[in-house]
Amino acid sequence: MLRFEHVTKRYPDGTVAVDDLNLEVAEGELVTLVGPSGCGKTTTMRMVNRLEEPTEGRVLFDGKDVAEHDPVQLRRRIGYVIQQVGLFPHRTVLDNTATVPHLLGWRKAKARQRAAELLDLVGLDPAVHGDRYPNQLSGGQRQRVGVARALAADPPVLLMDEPFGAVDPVVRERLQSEFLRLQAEVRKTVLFVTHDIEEAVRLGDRIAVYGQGRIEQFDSPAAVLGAPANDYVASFVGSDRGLKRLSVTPVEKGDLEQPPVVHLADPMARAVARMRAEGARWAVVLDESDGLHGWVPIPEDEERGAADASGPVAGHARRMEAWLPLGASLKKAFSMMLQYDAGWIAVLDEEDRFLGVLTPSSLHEALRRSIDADAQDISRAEVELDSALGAPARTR
Ligand SMILES: Nc1ncnc2c1ncn2[C@@H]1O[C@H](COP(=O)(O)OP(=O)(O)OP(=O)(O)O)[C@@H](O)[C@H]1O
Repeated sequence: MLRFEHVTKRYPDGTVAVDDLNLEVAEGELVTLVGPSGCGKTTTMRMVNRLEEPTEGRVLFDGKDVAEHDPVQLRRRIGYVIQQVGLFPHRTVLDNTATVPHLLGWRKAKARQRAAELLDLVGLDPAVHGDRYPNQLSGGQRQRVGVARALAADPPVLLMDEPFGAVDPVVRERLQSEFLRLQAEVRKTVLFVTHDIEEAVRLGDRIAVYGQGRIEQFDSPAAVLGAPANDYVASFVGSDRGLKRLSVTPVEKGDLEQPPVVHLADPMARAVARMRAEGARWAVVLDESDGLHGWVPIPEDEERGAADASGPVAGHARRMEAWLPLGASLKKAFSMMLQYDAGWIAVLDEEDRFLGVLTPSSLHEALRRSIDADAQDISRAEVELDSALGAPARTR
């Protein structure tokens, strides 16, 4: 969808902001450009919508050189979100959002309806916020309007330049999650600039790590964290990249442990016998529709024969409300364990059925699994390269 071919940008004062850049963004892909200040990220992005022109090379949009597109037409097909948002202060939120549809000559009612739908999509109630002015919104709300406005004419491509840079970390994380949800729905081709590696890793399908005007590594978040291409990338992603990796590794079925499972209505004595038989000190408790209720321990004095194991499990069970959907990140699992001071977290499928539990040791194994899988990918790539070059394939 977007393709940079040997693109160089030299500003009139001689600064080489982008140096022989090659980069391709597939349709529906979200690529993050990450790197230190001044490394050429913004310049890269501005060459897509022709706010800058390359000195050498070309940028293709849908197979055609952007230089051959009329800039105004081009910008209507490319949504642009920037940190300063740039909302018109004297126009309402609804009118701001409808800017591009207005420019495109849509009927007023249709443009406003579209704007209202988009505000809704980015989590703002048009009935509450639509008639407000930008200065009556919080920073996070303004950023949401910026995103809604960029999406208003349904452009296939979105350019986002540090769109969540100006808000505090908590709001920022919320905006990122909302944006991921939105992107799953609208599947735009997105080029997203950030200087924050955490943000790049969290949002990107692929990450381009910039050095000075050049890409040092272009790969999946897991590969950038697991196998940095060189010392520069390794130091940029940081020595805590093992920790960052937690945020890009999903919980899979094979990671889960299977404690005994009992139901609220089961007799407690039978539940205790089950736990004993399985050598467990506690069991997961499900309700009548197999939803998670909580857990039940072996009664404390049971081993001495004095404890009460009468009646149904319901009379002994404790609530456990922390759970995760399958596919959530290991980071989320870890932070939930800390938040609830829990030794395990239940994992549920899309229909909220109990699948198993994640414990600190299964979490550790899951992390190892992902690192090993990458190591194998890398050696496989080496083997393929060797055979392509005619060298005998390595045996391991
Ligand atoms: N109009 C210009 N004239 C001359 N030099 C420029 C111009 N715009 C940018 N530069 C320089 O080009 C280099 C790349 O700038 P660019 O804004 O693309 O970097 P960036 O990675 O987006 O940085 P930041 O994260 O700080 O926004 C910098 O050295 C900058 O000073």
